[in-house]
Amino acid sequence: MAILWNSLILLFIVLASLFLIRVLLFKTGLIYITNKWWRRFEDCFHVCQFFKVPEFSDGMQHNQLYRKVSVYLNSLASMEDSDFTNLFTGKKSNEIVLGLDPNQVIEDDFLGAKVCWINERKLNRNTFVLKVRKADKRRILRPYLQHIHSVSDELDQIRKDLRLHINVRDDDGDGDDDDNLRNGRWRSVPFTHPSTFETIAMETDLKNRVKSDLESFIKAKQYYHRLGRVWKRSFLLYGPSGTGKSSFVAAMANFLCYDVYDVDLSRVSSDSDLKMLLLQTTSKSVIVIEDLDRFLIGKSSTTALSLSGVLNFMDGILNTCCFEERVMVFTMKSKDQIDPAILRPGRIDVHIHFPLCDFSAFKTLASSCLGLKDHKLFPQVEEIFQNGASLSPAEMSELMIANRNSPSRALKTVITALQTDGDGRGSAAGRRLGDGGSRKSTDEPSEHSGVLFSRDNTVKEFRKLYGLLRLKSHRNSPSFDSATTEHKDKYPPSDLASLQIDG
Ligand SMILES: Nc1ncnc2c1ncn2[C@@H]1O[C@H](COP(=O)(O)OP(=O)(O)OP(=O)(O)O)[C@@H](O)[C@H]1O
Ligand SMILES: [Mg+2]
Repeated sequence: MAILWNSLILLFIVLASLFLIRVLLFKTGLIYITNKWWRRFEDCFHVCQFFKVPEFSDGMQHNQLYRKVSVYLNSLASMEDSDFTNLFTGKKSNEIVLGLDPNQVIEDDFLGAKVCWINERKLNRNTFVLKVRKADKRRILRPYLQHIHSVSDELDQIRKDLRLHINVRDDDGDGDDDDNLRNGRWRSVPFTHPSTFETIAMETDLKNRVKSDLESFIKAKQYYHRLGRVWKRSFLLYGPSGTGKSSFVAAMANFLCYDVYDVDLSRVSSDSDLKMLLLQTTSKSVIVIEDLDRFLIGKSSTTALSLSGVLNFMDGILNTCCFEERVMVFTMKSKDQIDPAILRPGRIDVHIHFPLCDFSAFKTLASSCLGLKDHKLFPQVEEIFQNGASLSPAEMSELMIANRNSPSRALKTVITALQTDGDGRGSAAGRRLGDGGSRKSTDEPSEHSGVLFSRDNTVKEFRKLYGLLRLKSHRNSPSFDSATTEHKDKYPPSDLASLQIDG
């Protein structure tokens, strides 16, 4: 009995001691020193091999691999765990990046093998030295270097400043010879559109499907290659004005960290001109043609650009660098009058409908614009929606933003607008095709949500951009009410999630 008792006490003492050692090691950080010593001890039994990555070649040219290794190492979690690390501000003012100190050593794990990097600095020359165990070298060296390549490329892509490229006419000589801004027929400006998938009122499931579609597309290089297909994905965004199509394009570009090439067909003189524009786009870009229906339906004498020129462009077959990914996006008010051949799978892979607001979109906007999750007026709004009234998200969000200091007033304004302007709006959307005469002349001052806009061009552009012209004009437009039922049947609010992925 005494022996059993003594053994139990001994076991308890051993367990308590182990527990205390563990607490001591982790709480004081001694675990790191222990690991370091253990690793040195292990290294005594291994032959290691060293690979140098110098910053400059013998001809004093920059070694690209050095930069990639630097980007890769600075992103490692073990950088944060190292004894000391340099901190720098990044490109953005609130960004802080980590940087290795001279002669600092950093560890990394790859495929179960441990490797070390030493940031060697001798005679003012920087070199990264990779230390790999000989036993692991054959197995991991090549895949590890490839891994560094792809991770640093990804990081570069994420961190790069996006640009918006706009095509100009051949004869648009603006005397601007800055190569950063000019690329053949394209001119570019920084792309800083704040829209993201999170800021767009749309069914969450639909957003997630688009996101995963884009994600699987950008990872599918080998797949497209094997199929002998151009590595591109084409989206058609269609729906009435002010429903978020352009914002969605910006959200896609921000999500992918891709530049945007906005093709203005009215500035394209011929098929070969369009061909040239496509050839001058870079990989990892979103190529957009807005209001394609306007071109296809109204195509006449204004340009020598032919339908087959546009179809070839959509097919991307003219693209010499077709193994580089491109996302193409076309927007339309409606695809009713469009030849199905233009929309066939392969030419357009994903169709996304952008409807007018339904109650669910209203609630998303109320939450983002007014911070309202629920309100006593919500049932009333819901009832109005059930009676078929609707407004575009642009109109709805503008009313909310203008009254954001008083959520109740904002909701009352929305209710009034729905009752007076939104009756049957869901069905009337088709009338806006081609932006016919329903808009009020912009030569008079227009009032919207209590805000008085002046006449100058900047404001006109702003209002055009934000779809603000319609609210007032529809109030005054008798022609707007006609031919409504047909469209209502075609685009019921529940059609929000009509994502169709072909091919
Ligand atoms: N679904 C939405 N969610 C959040 N905001 C939206 C939505 N739709 C439109 N908006 C807001 O309305 C404004 C106009 O949207 P946008 O320009 O994207 O519409 P559009 O469909 O491209 O219109 P148009 O066909 O006239 O070009 C933007 O400020 C945008 O933020
Ligand atoms: Mg638009």
